[in-house]
Amino acid sequence: MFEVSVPATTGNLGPGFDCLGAALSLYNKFQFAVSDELKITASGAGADKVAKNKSNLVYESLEKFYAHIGQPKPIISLHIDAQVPLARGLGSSATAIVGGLVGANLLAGSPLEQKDLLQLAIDMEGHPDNVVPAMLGGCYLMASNKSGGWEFCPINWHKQVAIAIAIPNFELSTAKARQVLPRDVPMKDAIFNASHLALLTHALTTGNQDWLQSGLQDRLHQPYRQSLIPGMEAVQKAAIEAGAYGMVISGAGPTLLALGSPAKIEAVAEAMRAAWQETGMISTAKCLAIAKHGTTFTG
Ligand SMILES: Nc1ncnc2c1ncn2[C@@H]1O[C@H](COP(=O)(O)OP(=O)(O)O)[C@@H](O)[C@H]1O
Ligand SMILES: N[C@@H](CCOP(=O)(O)O)C(=O)O
Repeated sequence: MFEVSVPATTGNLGPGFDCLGAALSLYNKFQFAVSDELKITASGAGADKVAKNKSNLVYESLEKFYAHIGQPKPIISLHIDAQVPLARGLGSSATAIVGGLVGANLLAGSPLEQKDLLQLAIDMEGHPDNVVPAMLGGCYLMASNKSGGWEFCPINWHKQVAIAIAIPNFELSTAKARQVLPRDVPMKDAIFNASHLALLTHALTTGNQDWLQSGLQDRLHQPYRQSLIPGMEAVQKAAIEAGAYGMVISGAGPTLLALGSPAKIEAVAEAMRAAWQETGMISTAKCLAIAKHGTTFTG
């Protein structure tokens, strides 16, 4: 039996649409064993939402892995402890893809290296900003290289940059939140994001507050997604008033994520929850740390 633990992730962090993401201290666990019949069970907060048949994304990832190595797939029993809420912008699908690929590799005797698993995971998810930090831990900037692969650039997250999230009680699938995005953007918005993403990477590593305040701004995806997240403006205002450097949509939403000093971050989280409640939306607020270790396994 193998148990694979995969952290939640936050993609984009504002201007880093589809290329910047960080692993968070909230984990899904996947237990794999060879079995006489396919059995998928689940526990945890997301248990009811997880598919218990072959359409389960963890199982689909295992199938993808065995097709890739050209071997017949084993019959398995899979138990999922689903602590990362589904379809909230916290990378639950990335945990399923990474968990499925890493579990399949262990069952097969580890024929693939981590870089091959990363490439398979990126191909399945379609963008690297969740699956890469989910696998490696920490914060990463990804850029395609000249050989059709990827550069994985670690961003050394400064200890004075703390994280608050507010998870509302409604789901928003990433697919739906990508449908509202335009196919083309104005050149001035592309320049805006290029400059702010570069600034943000330096802000995150230095903890420079002015750079964090400016660098968290985005014009490529959040303006188009805001209408899918009722109350976002009020939550953002409350987070800033409570001392946050800035607030962004976590991944494709609807979770909202603020960065602030460790001294103020609990007040920021509570202000976000209260502001949403004033608009009639129930949410759960948490302060999370960066998950340094990414995917781990035992067995
Ligand atoms: N723990 C899990 N086990 C199996 N499948 C999962 C799990 N978590 C998420 N998924 C799959 O991923 C989908 C959600 O993906 P997505 O819309 O990208 O949301 P998120 O922002 O949470 O990644 C779910 O509908 C489900 O198909
Ligand atoms: N870059 C993606 C990130 C999606 O993250 P998720 O946690 O919502 O799956 C996007 O913004 O679409």
